[in-house]
Amino acid sequence: MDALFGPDDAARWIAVPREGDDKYSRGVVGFVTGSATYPGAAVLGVEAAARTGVGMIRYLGAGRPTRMVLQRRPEAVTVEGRVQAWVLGSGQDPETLDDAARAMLELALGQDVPTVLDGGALDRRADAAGLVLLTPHAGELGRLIGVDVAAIVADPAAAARRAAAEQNATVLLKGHTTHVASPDGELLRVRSAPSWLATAGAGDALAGVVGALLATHAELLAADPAAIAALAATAAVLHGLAAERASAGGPLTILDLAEALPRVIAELLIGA
Ligand SMILES: NC(=O)C1=CN([C@@H]2O[C@H](COP(=O)(O)OP(=O)(O)OC[C@H]3O[C@@H](n4cnc5c(N)ncnc54)[C@H](OP(=O)(O)O)[C@@H]3O)[C@@H](O)[C@H]2O)[C@@H](O)CC1
Ligand SMILES: Nc1ncnc2c1ncn2[C@@H]1O[C@H](COP(=O)(O)OP(=O)(O)O)[C@@H](O)[C@H]1O
Repeated sequence: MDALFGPDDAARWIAVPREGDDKYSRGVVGFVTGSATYPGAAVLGVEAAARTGVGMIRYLGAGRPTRMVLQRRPEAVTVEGRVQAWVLGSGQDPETLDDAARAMLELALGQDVPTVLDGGALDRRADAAGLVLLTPHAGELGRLIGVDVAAIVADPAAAARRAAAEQNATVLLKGHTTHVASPDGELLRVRSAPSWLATAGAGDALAGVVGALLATHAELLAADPAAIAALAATAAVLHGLAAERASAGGPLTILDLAEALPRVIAELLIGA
């Protein structure tokens, strides 16, 4: 199957809190992202998850990114504990990662919860105990499957499908149009966001959006793991609509995109 996935589809994949909910029943997303080298990636992922809506965010990392995350989002909890989904690797270079973050990464990989592998954790699929979503851009996917980036750009759908089959994981290939491929060959396409979105940090925010969606659908994913593809595509839709709103035809910053997320989600729910 090869299908377009749009706002009407995305509206069905947003978990609306109910009267009986508390922060834990809504779901907790954990981040092991960012580093002394790229602390901003940690801030952007956490910010985007907070604006997508989730019961709680745990951030586990080195001192500098932790301080920056807390400065931007005092709601984040920086102690270990149970989570319903992980976001790993954005803004991390395995070569230079400090020991504390490395230990957190190993701890997270060992847990059987839905896990987003991004940036420096893209090659850790074999070590991940949970259901995995990989979120590469074309260059990263090229390195992962040993294919020239030009071939990926020429046929992103085929590349995403090949990677999903080889890695036995769902793959969200970023780009002008986003392609989400499942290991069984199913493909969802999310129409292009404004090209103003081609700016540093956009992918770090996308990882945060999808992390929040996975954590808030933990029970559903346990019953139906294949739903991870629709949740990944939903993240791309929300990210694209928020980019459109933040851009309004001109340039955008990633914090503007994150700020636009709550209204985008509210409007999708009202229209659903
Ligand atoms: N705020 C933050 O914290 C942010 C943190 N981020 C984090 O950074 C990490 C790495 O992510 P990434 O996408 O840069 O990785 P990657 O595919 O290895 O790219 C390297 C390739 O780019 C190329 N290149 C570089 N400069 C170029 C130029 N001027 N013009 C043209 N080409 C140029 C370079 O080519 P070369 O110079 O070698 O020819 C090389 O091939 C990742 O963890 C991510 O999360 C980012 O999300 C950004 C915001
Ligand atoms: N030309 C483009 N048009 C629309 N969206 C784009 C374009 N280029 C990149 N994007 C989107 O921007 C984001 C870039 O992610 P990524 O390359 O990982 O950035 P970073 O590593 O800087 O955070 C992805 O969501 C991708 O789909």
